[in-house]
Amino acid sequence: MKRFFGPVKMAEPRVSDAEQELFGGPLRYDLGWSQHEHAGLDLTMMSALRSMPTLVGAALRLAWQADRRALLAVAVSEVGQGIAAAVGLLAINAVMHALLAGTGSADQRLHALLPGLLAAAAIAVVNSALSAWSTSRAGRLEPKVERIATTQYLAAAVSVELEAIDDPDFRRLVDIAQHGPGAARRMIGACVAALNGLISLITTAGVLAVLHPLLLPMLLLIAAPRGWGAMRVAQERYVSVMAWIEHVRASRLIGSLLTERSAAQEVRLHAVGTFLLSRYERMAESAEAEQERLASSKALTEWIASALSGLAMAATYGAMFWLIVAGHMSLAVAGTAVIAVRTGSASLGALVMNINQLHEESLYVRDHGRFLTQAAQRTIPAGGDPVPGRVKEIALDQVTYCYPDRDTAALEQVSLTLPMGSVTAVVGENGSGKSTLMKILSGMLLPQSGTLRWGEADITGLDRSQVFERVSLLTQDFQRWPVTAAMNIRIGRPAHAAASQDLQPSVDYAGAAPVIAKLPDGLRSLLARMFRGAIELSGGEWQKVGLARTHWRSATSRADSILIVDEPTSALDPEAEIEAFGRIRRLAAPNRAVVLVTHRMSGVRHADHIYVLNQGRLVEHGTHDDLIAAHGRYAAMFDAQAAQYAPAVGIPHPAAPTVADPA
Ligand SMILES: Nc1ncnc2c1ncn2[C@@H]1O[C@H](COP(=O)(O)OP(=O)(O)OP(=O)(O)O)[C@@H](O)[C@H]1O
Repeated sequence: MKRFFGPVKMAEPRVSDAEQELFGGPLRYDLGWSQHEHAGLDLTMMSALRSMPTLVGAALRLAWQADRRALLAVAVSEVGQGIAAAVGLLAINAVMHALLAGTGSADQRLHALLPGLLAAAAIAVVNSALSAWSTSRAGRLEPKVERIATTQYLAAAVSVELEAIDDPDFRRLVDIAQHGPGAARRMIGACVAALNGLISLITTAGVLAVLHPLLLPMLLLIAAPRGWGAMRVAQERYVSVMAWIEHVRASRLIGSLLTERSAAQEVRLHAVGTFLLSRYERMAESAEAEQERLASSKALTEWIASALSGLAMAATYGAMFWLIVAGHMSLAVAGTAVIAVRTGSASLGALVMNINQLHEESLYVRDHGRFLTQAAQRTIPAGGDPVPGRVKEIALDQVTYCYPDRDTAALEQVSLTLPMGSVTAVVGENGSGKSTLMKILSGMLLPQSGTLRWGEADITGLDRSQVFERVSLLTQDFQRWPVTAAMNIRIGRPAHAAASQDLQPSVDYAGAAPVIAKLPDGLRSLLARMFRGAIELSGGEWQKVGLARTHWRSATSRADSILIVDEPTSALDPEAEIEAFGRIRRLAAPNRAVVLVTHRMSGVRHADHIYVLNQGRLVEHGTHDDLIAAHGRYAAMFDAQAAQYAPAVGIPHPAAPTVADPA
């Protein structure tokens, strides 16, 4: 008994041996659904009812913003349907009276019930017209609500500081909130259905109370078990989804790895495919067993609910029988009451389910709202002082920066100066802070202490959108947009309209002309392998397109600016690399400071000034000759790379085999 009537418990599912083998235990995701664990377990009728006004209010505000006329139309038609249902019941009551309590011949009685029948038919027509009107207006409203919620979500996501995107807690919220717009859309449907259920319940209850006061509690008694059943099934499903989400995701992860392009070679060559497939099957089988358990439990719960409801129904009919026999109720009223009880119990059952669904969806809508609030607090501030058209230099003074989830600073007390017209190189080992320095220089991250100045102006007082206007960035993992080759270049400054011939100087500059010439439709070719007719470029070819994009961005601005290039040649062959470094150096102009980050020491030797980073601190700086003469870290790095090209003294012998020969 306790199994059915006690609280729904969350049972930790057994970890399959396949999960143990692959992931060392259950695969715990730090995202999404698990956030709702506690709210989900609090899915009781009372908590759902308590939170109802707030959550319905949020959904209605969105709907009001989306299309107030459609919203009003839905409300009017739903209220109209409720009134029509009540009037319909009264018409049926009149028919019953004429039939059962009327006097005269059968012919006369049939004539007497005609007006009631006609009225009931007319009301049914009005009711279905109102229902159709409501469906069409809700159909118009729902996509608009989803669009507005999606636009709010995307607009907030693109306008926050980069620091927020690097913050794991905020990233998690970004992931969770993406379910909000769909949930907001579904909430509108659930709201309409709940409103419909509520109005029809109120009107039916009103009619029943008029017919006989005892019928109202009877109606509640019939509907209560069904409401309990619906709530119980929903709770069990929710708790099961919570408990199993990690496992389902783990098997989905394996499924997607098996079909992903990036894994395709190892899947075949190392026979990873058959290995993972067998693990996938084992994990899927244990999830299927849970589905089966859930279905049996649902069937049993619903059966108990129907049985209890049936008992209540039998008690109601028994009471009505007694009322008729005792002369407290006429046969006609009893006939109407039977119909009203059936309609009312159906409405109440549906209402409980709709409230349940509203509650479930509202969890996601609430996350969406939480995301919008937090994003608003972390948005890049609009406005500020204009960036001076001419600045002699851009300078960092004692800048420190530490990532939100790190204990040690990625940059510490860094000071450097980038004069316009110069090429500055930054070198350092992996993790020394080069990319972080570039994010600070571009204005995407703000120094936590120290200053970044454009001429005399501190960046904190400047209009950030104007700062971004003045920065060109080319990184190793620059975005390969799934759009045409022309757009892939133009997107460097998308607001600037350009025809193909306008882009040609950028293509020529980057040495990308042979790449474009190979494309079936030249600059108009689509560069995205996943679409029909599209082309995939090699890593080196993409880097040339990236360089063309950077040139286009630089060429479309005359004000003083900074060009940041982070490992631009990693995928280029040696000849292309030498050419690319030459091109980057040529981009230094009187109105531009170029900053180059690379591990290729040959590329930095001609820079005007070189800075060496080590564990977030600047440890050396000077020209190539100065730094070689100093015999410090730079000289050691340079010598190590140069040694690779020195003639080989001898080829080392192969190491002893690590796996014993089974023979
Ligand atoms: N988004 C981030 N969140 C937290 N820590 C980060 C983040 N990005 C970098 N770090 C940490 O900051 C330090 C500096 O990283 P950074 O990427 O600036 O080094 P790098 O010199 O560019 O390295 P590489 O040469 O390997 O590209 C590293 O310890 C790194 O782990």
